[in-house]
Amino acid sequence: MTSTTPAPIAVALDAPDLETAVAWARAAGPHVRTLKVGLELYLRCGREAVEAVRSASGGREVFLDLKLHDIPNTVAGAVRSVADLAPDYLTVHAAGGPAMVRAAAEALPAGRVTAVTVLTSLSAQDLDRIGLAGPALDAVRRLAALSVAAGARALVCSPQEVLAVREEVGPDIVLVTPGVRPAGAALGDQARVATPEQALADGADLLVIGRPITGAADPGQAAAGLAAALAPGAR
Ligand SMILES: O=C(O)c1cc(=O)[nH]c(=O)n1[C@@H]1O[C@H](COP(=O)(O)O)[C@@H](O)[C@H]1O
Repeated sequence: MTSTTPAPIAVALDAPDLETAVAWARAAGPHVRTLKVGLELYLRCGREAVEAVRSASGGREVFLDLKLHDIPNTVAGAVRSVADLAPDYLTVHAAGGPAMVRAAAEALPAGRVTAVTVLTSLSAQDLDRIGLAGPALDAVRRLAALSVAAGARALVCSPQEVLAVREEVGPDIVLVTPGVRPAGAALGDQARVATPEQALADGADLLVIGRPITGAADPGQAAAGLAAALAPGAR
């Protein structure tokens, strides 16, 4: 089954080796818009991973998820180090502050610096413990507004906050939601979650989905099934 229009899904290729990641990218590529290279793969395989995944997926968008978080000068240098890989998305932690987000955005004029607001693995209780008291939504909205003002062109938030973030930042910012689980799927370490259908209905532009696809016996079929369920006529 090949989807004609790729679904607004970024498959998280959290693989232990390049061979596995490339096999997942090849299988899922026809059905999804984006492939995500994260810390596990990048730290093991480096720049080669980006090129290999891009080519195995038939030239799909690449989301480089390095979640940079350091002083502005260091982050700017890190972004310059990967800018020639031309990632469509590159993540930084919004909590690094507006000057850091701005430094990243200036170093990647052609790509979307994507600010991660509050990790989807954090529950209200976790946030309380680390001193971010109050509902996650308050911190997410604040970090979203600051990041966009500093030049971020995309934001990561949980699907539970996407409606409010859209109200906060308007239609032009790409809203990316991990923490997406089909009904009945295992949550694993995710805390603030919703189904793919709900995330899209609430205004997400791109759903990050890893284990529900890559942990399936047939990742290509799992990606095709999710893409079919999200096709405009199916919802
Ligand atoms: O930036 C991200 O992509 C990200 C942010 C966040 O708050 N939560 C989150 O889960 N992610 C990433 O999204 C992916 C989720 O994978 P699964 O939980 O397997 O679907 C992982 O690669 C995470 O690194």
